[in-house]
Amino acid sequence: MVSPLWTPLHTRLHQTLRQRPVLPPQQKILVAVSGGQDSLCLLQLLWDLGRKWHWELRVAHCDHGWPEDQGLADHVRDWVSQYPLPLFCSGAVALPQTEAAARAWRYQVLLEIARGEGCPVIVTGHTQSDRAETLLYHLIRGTGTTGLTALPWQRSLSPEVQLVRPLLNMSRAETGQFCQDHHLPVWSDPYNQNLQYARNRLRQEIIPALQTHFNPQVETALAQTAEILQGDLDYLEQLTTEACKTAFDDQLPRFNRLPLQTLPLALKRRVVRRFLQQYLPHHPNFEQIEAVTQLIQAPNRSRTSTLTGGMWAEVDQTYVQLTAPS
Ligand SMILES: Nc1ncnc2c1ncn2[C@@H]1O[C@H](COP(=O)(O)OP(=O)(O)OP(=O)(O)O)[C@@H](O)[C@H]1O
Repeated sequence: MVSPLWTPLHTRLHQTLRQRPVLPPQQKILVAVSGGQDSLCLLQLLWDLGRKWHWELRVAHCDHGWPEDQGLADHVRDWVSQYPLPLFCSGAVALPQTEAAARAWRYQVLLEIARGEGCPVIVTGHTQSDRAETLLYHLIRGTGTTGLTALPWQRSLSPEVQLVRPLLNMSRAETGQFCQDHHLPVWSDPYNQNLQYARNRLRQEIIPALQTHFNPQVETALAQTAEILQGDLDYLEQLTTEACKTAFDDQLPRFNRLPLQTLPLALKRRVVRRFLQQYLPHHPNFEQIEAVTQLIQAPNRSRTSTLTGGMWAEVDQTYVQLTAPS
């Protein structure tokens, strides 16, 4: 199974992992393999690089049980059995009804396998192309900075398990070419052709149009934007955490507005968003955050209109407090 070819993608991944220590040597790693080109490429690259990094690899495949996936689990099992690696195949008991339900189930299953195997890391085959599409999708739908960061290299799935995406600086075209060159048996998913799904339309029509008419490197440009925004966001989140520590009250649904008054608007909004996230039953929207942010500088006794469930926010001297109907 050791690939006879050492390609530029091997070198790129090796260098990436030296710069970003997300997969240290000897690490136990659970590789999530869907059967598509990105995760087959990921598995082969990790297997080949494993000679240098000495990882302990395990493979997981989640079988949604959807009719259009018939034969996929066997296909993955046949292929992966050629690597001397443990493979875990999990089948859904109840068919997930939506993509979002399928994703939630998948991550739950992957997390359980990782915990059972003592793997602190799960890796997926998300690429630069996925990152570009996610950024564009969020931009079109409207989002704050958090939505624009789109698919970070690493995020926590639980306190003990990290999700790592090592292929974020490779395009789908590159993983496709790699699979061809290495004769990897890519499963072609009919779902990917269905233009009813916004994601597929972006991938099949919008990105190619942007490449043709605006920028042939649009995927790289968008993915780099996401990368820059991620750095900015990490910094803002750190400042927000510090501001929340000085302003929030441990006991009561209120915050001290005095230390916030001299902060830039971007931080005021973030502090207010975190505050409302603690107390509102759903994610606060733009208008709610703006209304409460204005109270930071407003005269005493100013108040918002009803935020949700009869709840409002009001200025009480140095505090902004949330009040619920009794
Ligand atoms: N059925 C599966 N079994 C195991 N891993 C999977 C499965 N489906 C997807 N993955 C993993 O997730 C990666 C991304 O797949 P895909 O783009 O189809 O999912 P997605 O739902 O868009 O992901 P996300 O919600 O995390 O952005 C794959 O490269 C693979 O590593």
